[in-house]
Amino acid sequence: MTGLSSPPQTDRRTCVLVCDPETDVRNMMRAAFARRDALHVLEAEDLAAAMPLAVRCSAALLAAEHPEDATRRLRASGFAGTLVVALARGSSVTEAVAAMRAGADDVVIKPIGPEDVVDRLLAATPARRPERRRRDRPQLPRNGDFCGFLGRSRAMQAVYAQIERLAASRAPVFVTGESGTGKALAAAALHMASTRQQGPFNALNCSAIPASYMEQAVFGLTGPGAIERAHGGTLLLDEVAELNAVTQSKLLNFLEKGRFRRAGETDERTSDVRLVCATSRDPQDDVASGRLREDLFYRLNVLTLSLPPLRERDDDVILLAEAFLARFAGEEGRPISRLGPGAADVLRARPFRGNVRELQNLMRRAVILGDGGELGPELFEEPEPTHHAEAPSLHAHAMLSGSGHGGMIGQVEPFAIIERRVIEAAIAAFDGNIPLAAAALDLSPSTLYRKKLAWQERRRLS
Ligand SMILES: Nc1ncnc2c1ncn2[C@@H]1O[C@H](COP(=O)(O)OP(=O)(O)OP(=O)(O)O)[C@@H](O)[C@H]1O
Repeated sequence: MTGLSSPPQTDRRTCVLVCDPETDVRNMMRAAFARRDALHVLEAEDLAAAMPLAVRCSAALLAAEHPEDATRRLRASGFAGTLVVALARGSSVTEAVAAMRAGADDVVIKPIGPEDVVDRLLAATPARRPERRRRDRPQLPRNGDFCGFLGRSRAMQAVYAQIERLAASRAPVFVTGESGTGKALAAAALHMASTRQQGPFNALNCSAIPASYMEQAVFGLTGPGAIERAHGGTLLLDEVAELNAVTQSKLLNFLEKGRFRRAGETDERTSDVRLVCATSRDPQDDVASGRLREDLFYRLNVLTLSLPPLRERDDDVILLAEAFLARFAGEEGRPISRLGPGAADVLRARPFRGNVRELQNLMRRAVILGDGGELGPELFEEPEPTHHAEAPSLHAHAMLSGSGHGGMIGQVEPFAIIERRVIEAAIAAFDGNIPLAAAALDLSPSTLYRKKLAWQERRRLS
């Protein structure tokens, strides 16, 4: 859940993020910051909601069930400010060390002393007493930084203008674009540019929710679901076509009547929420394949926003590369200040199928691996494609009929086993960092999360 106490202008020095599932903790922290009249507080109740907001903040308090993983993911999403991680009561020193290794600047154990946490965050935050802003709506610059977006290409100028136009409406927005183009960021920008900016911003990655939990996650069971928690604000349903049939049907009903029931309840409830849906596939294909209900699609597809792939954004690739270089050099403490001769040309020539996420990961890697004060072109060259597997031969086909053991059928391994091995090796190679592993595999992180959940579910059922 996100509340914004003042317009989210470009000055990230004045914003601090409080991410905690407990409303009491968020309230307590907001009150503590208010007592000092210090900084604007953005709130998120989970990591999914926190990620798109983090780039707008200079400091964050993060409480999560898996602190090490959450810290890593927040850092991988581009958050470079001061980060204090709140660990659960009874956490071990090992967990504290793991969170610090993953990128936390400081660790506190719950229950936390709010004044102490404010002191720790303010100590490392550049703007302690920001000017109070007078405008009610954020000023939306045409160049450079727009609600967390970087880029001044014509294609992105059109996106900013479209966000401004759509922000004024309450109608649902359908955001499309390839993986890594900034769809989640666009949903947060739509919220921040709207009159709902004081209300919560909630994000749900539908592809990461187990099917048995979907209805409850969206509509609630004994407590509120995402729709209720986003009352007065905006709800992003990421990869909406992954919702199961029951949840799609309830969502359609909610859009038509404005009312819904929590799972297993008979009482109807209402929620004043603006829906933003996103997908990295062509929604028409999902409708054609029956994955996404056609009637629901037309209800959701009232307003549309399309994020261009990075290869269509002129020289934004260099602007973004330089911004990421500066951010990661600061974060990693590396004395690197610029791209070396020839590096920009190599970057321009790359296809960036993973778009901004891929560029972001590439720059972090280059900053870590680079020597000297500038990054040479060799750091950005695409690796030669490797051909591990021979094309299936007649012999291999013949072996398929042979008896197998250990998942093998003759000499041929089922694809699912190979796939799992490759994915697990990539996750291990990146020290458990799923966004980085996904970028290296040229897949979206949500695909990896979905596969991991499916493996867990299978193990649970076997
Ligand atoms: N124009 C931009 N300027 C700065 N950072 C950006 C921009 N676009 C995307 N990013 C960053 O790139 C990463 C990927 O963005 P985001 O998660 O919004 O993409 P997405 O399209 O929702 O991806 P997916 O479909 O895989 O979920 C995030 O860390 C985001 O902050």
